[in-house]
Amino acid sequence: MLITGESGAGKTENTKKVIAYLALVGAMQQANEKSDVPKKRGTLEEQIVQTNPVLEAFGNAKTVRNNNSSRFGKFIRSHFSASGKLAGGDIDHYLLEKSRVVRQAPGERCYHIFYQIMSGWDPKLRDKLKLNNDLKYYHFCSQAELTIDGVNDKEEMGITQTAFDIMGFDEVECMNLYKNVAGIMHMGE
Ligand SMILES: Nc1ncnc2c1ncn2[C@@H]1O[C@H](COP(=O)(O)OP(=O)(O)OP(=O)(O)O)[C@@H](O)[C@H]1O
Repeated sequence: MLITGESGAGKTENTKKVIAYLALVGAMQQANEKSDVPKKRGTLEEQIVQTNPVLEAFGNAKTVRNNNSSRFGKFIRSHFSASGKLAGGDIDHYLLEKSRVVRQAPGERCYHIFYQIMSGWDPKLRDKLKLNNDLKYYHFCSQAELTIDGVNDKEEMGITQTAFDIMGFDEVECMNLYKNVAGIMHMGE
């Protein structure tokens, strides 16, 4: 399936529906099979669906045209066995808008993850990353909008962290990613 269109057309939302559908259909083929998946980590279908919050946190941003605009392209492959059982998946990404990391136009934001980390969802996270509490202190992510109408960055951070958990990222792996984000914010100063 090729999902294409101008910004705001609905590519991201409808891609999510396609993936959720394929995961559901793939899961039906294995409903009676026993799962040996550890508790915190989700099933394969859950993991595939949960790639979205993570990709959106790191690759989507508010633009003047779309509050959740994907700033990269992706090629998603779902693998099925001969019996129709979902067997895996992979995602290629390309053309991430890197300039947004250091500069935002009026009415826009940097990538969601910066604001999620600063949201105070985990009260100790900012301390661990040596970040102060004031987003405005960090030039790289405070040149234009700081919030999005109708979006709670604290809640979104919870959704991102849950997605990492379901996909099987451990605490150290998550912290390493957050450290990279914080490192960029520190570099801007
Ligand atoms: N199927 C849908 N049902 C309801 N609302 C939708 C649907 N598709 C899109 N929208 C609305 O349109 C907005 C923009 O959609 P979406 O983010 O999917 O666009 P896009 O084509 O991926 O844009 P971009 O290229 O900027 O990433 C969504 O936030 C949502 O409000």
